[in-house]
Amino acid sequence: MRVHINDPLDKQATEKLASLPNIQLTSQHYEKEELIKLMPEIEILVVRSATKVTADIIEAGTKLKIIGRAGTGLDNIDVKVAEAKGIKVINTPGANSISVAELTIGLMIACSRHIARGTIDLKNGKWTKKELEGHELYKRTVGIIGFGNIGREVAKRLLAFDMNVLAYDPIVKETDMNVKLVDLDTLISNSDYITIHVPLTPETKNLINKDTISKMKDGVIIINAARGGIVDESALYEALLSGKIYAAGLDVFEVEPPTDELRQKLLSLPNVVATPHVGASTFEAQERVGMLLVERLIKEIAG
Ligand SMILES: NC(=O)C1=CN([C@@H]2O[C@H](COP(=O)(O)OP(=O)(O)OC[C@H]3O[C@@H](n4cnc5c(N)ncnc54)[C@H](O)[C@@H]3O)[C@@H](O)[C@H]2O)C=CC1
Ligand SMILES: O=C(O)C(=O)COP(=O)(O)O
Repeated sequence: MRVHINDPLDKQATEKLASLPNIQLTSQHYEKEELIKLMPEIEILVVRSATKVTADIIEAGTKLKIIGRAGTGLDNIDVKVAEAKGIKVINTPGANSISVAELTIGLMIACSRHIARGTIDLKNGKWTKKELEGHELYKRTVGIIGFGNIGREVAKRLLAFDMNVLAYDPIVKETDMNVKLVDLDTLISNSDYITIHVPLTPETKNLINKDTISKMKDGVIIINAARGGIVDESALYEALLSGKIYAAGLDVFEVEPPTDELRQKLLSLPNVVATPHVGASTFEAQERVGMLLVERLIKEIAG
């Protein structure tokens, strides 16, 4: 069976996959045109978020049986086209939640306490202490949009900071945590911090836009470690510039890498703290994700 890994997969997981009987394994990143050429040979394709598994890539996979996503989000895979062709799509939800939750807390504190700007200023020989007064998280209100695996891990940690935690999720009707489940409007208008943990779908595209931002508290802090495209980054830029939004912590962008003009303008703002989609990039999460994916692939192969 021909297996191709197109994005970095944990070493131990790769070795386990390679050790299976009758597996011919390749591991290398190909850009779209090269990958399309290779697809007719591949039975199992393994990706993370960097490879966009579009309809034409799937169509080229005449022997393709399984697409393995070493991670959670499936927005980079045309799942409808795959399933219509009888190709299984397998992911590893939950296996990277703690890493994303921890990064989210990091971004919240970095935005509140100017950690990135302080670092840059010091490295440039500037002592900007007077400009860098920030905010406590203590007793302030955080709104979590999407109360699934990651949203709940975030809540658990923020409760330890004594924050008032609100959450909105259309499928969650009760919780045993000290979290108030509210509707989206209530969350938007009452939160000092808003953190997003929903998948990117047609329904969540531009969920945070000019209109929703106008209903937020002045000086709100926004964190997006879910997906670019859930926040309208043009509206976000304007609101960060005007001061309506105090700061934003971004791990994801509608365009990745964010090299286009809008993203570069956004990143140039002093009140933006950003990381290059590293929410799941810890040794622990990658090992968990990789091993879980391999376990699931083995089950599928065994039928
Ligand atoms: N930055 C990174 O590296 C990572 C980002 N992610 C992103 O985080 C997302 C969430 O991951 P999990 O918590 O594991 O998924 P999950 O499926 O456990 O939770 C997502 C929740 O969002 C809710 N939801 C869906 N539409 C909604 C809406 N319109 N409004 C409010 N809630 C809505 C769902 O009901 C569900 O409870 C992933 O889909 C992925 O895009 C996930 C892992 C790593
Ligand atoms: O699991 C997810 O949804 C992620 O966004 C992680 O992406 P990555 O596997 O690190 O490219």
